[in-house]
Amino acid sequence: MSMIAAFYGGKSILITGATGFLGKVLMEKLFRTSPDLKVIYILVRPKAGQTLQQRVFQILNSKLFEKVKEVCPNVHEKIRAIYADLNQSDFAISKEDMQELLSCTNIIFHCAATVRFDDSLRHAVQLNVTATQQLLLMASQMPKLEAFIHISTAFSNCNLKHIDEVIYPCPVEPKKIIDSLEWLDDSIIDEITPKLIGDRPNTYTYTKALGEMVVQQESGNLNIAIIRPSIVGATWQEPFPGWVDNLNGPSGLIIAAGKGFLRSIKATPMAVADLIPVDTVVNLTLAVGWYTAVHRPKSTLIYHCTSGNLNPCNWGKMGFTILASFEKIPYERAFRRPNADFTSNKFMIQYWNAVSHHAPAIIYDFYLRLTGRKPRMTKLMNRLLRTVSMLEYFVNRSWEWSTDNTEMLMSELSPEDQRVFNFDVRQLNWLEYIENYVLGVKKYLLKEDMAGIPEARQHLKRLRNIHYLFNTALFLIVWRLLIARSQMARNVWFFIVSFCYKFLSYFRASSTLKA
Ligand SMILES: CCCCCCCCCCCCCCCCCCCCCCCCCCCCCC(=O)SCCNC(=O)CCNC(=O)[C@H](O)C(C)(C)COP(=O)(O)OP(=O)(O)OC[C@H]1O[C@@H](n2cnc3c(N)ncnc32)[C@H](O)[C@@H]1OP(=O)(O)O
Ligand SMILES: NC(=O)C1=CN([C@@H]2O[C@H](COP(=O)(O)OP(=O)(O)OC[C@H]3O[C@@H](n4cnc5c(N)ncnc54)[C@H](OP(=O)(O)O)[C@@H]3O)[C@@H](O)[C@H]2O)C=CC1
Repeated sequence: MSMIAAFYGGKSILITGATGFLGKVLMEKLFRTSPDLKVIYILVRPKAGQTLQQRVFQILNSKLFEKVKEVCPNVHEKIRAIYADLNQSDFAISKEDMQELLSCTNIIFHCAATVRFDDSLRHAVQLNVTATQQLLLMASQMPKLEAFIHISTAFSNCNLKHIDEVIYPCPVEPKKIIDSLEWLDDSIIDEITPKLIGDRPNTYTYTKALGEMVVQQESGNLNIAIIRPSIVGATWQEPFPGWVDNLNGPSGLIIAAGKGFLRSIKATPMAVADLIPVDTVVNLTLAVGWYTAVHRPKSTLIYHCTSGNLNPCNWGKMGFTILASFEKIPYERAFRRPNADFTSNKFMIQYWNAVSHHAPAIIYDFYLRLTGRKPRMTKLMNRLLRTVSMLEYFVNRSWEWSTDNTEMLMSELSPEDQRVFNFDVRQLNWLEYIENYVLGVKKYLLKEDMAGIPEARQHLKRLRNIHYLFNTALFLIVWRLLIARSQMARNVWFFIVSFCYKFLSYFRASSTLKA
């Protein structure tokens, strides 16, 4: 019997960010392994014209929750969606709901965050810092609370090369930032943002670091732990391999590469690609929840959920494997054949951007115009390149994260728990994982039918022929122009032609002699 699964039995669990990528997988695993849990409270806001109930209904009826329904048929009754907006004071939770949360909650998993790299400092602080502060205040009023698990990111200290499982202070106190954002004008905030974030690449990593400081400062008597995952990717094993439902991290770039839009990227092939499957993060999170509540460590423990030091894979290998997977699992209606270059040279990247991205987009838009349609490729390409430029920071550096606490926790688990809540990334086979990832992107993100694979392959063959034809035509045109204008080009051309002629004559003569 799994001790961790038994621990969550009968518990009332509060999850923020349950509608997000990580939150959904966390809920799924909780219901599947501890179907006798009492209730999961989720803080949800209406979104995209959907009510809370519609959002929950959609999640529970998705492919991800198919197995849950078998082991926990009354899952609908065990999930309690509470209207909440983490940007509002008291999260805009009604008095009755707040009362219920305060009196019943046993465990909190705080996953909600803005993960956008381009968010304004004001919004990122509001969600990643102030909301965390408010949630801690709520937690301090919960008499039955056993553990508060805060999800941060391994990149909260990406300004350092070696990162230990400790909280590093930021130069400006989070409270001072929160206070000053209240009265500062947006334009002034935009001006001071680069100075505040310093050598971090974006407001996301900076505000996640501030969030950790807030957790440390406001922990009081609470039992708290912080989990720092690196780049969270599709599921490795559970509930099935390759599940992914958003474009964050590599997923969007895998689509862009598979559809032939993205053909070069400024990346360092030898830099470590610290990807971590989402189910691994969830398993560690649940194990940490159990350990923090049962063993009550004296201080706030931080757990790095990374792959680099135990089972490293670099961007070169990852890119190469992704590319090889497209041979087996082609995506439908590709713009060009997937093929790409990793380069760390800034002149080469400019060249490849011009040749592989801008030129085909301009040519395609010209074709759309000619055929009376609205040009759109240049705009799309510019947006893609903007996205790529924001991710470049992370594919051109390597970090070392120590994982002592994570390894300590692994050794504390029973063999059964090590199996059911496996977070040992040493067992991960990258080739298999990446292939499943590429397949998962096709099935769950692009929602493409596997029956369309032969047609997708045919389409890629046609694109290859067009590519050869285009290149040959281009070569002949350039060469013709050169011959017309340059004596040297003409000389070279006559030399090549006479060489070929002699070569052929020699072979014809020798084969006649043999006969
Ligand atoms: C030895 C040598 C061997 C060489 C071998 C050569 C072979 C080479 C083969 C190469 C193949 C190429 C494979 C490519 C893949 C491999 C490389 C992968 C690199 C992955 C890098 C990931 C790094 C992530 C680092 C994360 C670190 C921190 C982790 C965290 O803690 S948080 C989670 C991460 N957060 C995010 O990822 C959020 C990022 N997104 C944003 O901030 C925003 O979305 C935005 C990018 C700023 C865009 O904002 P917009 O306002 O423009 O609008 P919107 O958000 O609505 O999106 C606009 C359109 O862009 C699409 N889109 C969104 N995100 C992505 C994405 N990640 N990738 C691609 N596209 C994305 C979105 O769908 C919109 O599209 P539209 O609707 O059509 O306009
Ligand atoms: N994805 C990754 O690569 C990594 C993620 N992390 C961390 O993991 C955690 C989860 O990330 P992930 O699941 O990927 O992110 P998602 O963007 O998928 O999910 C974010 C969640 O936060 C919720 N949320 C955002 N704003 C509000 C708001 N104002 N009120 C209520 N809820 C809100 C979202 O709700 P809604 O659906 O309504 O928008 C959603 O449920 C975050 O803390 C992130 O920093 C750490 C490392 C890597």
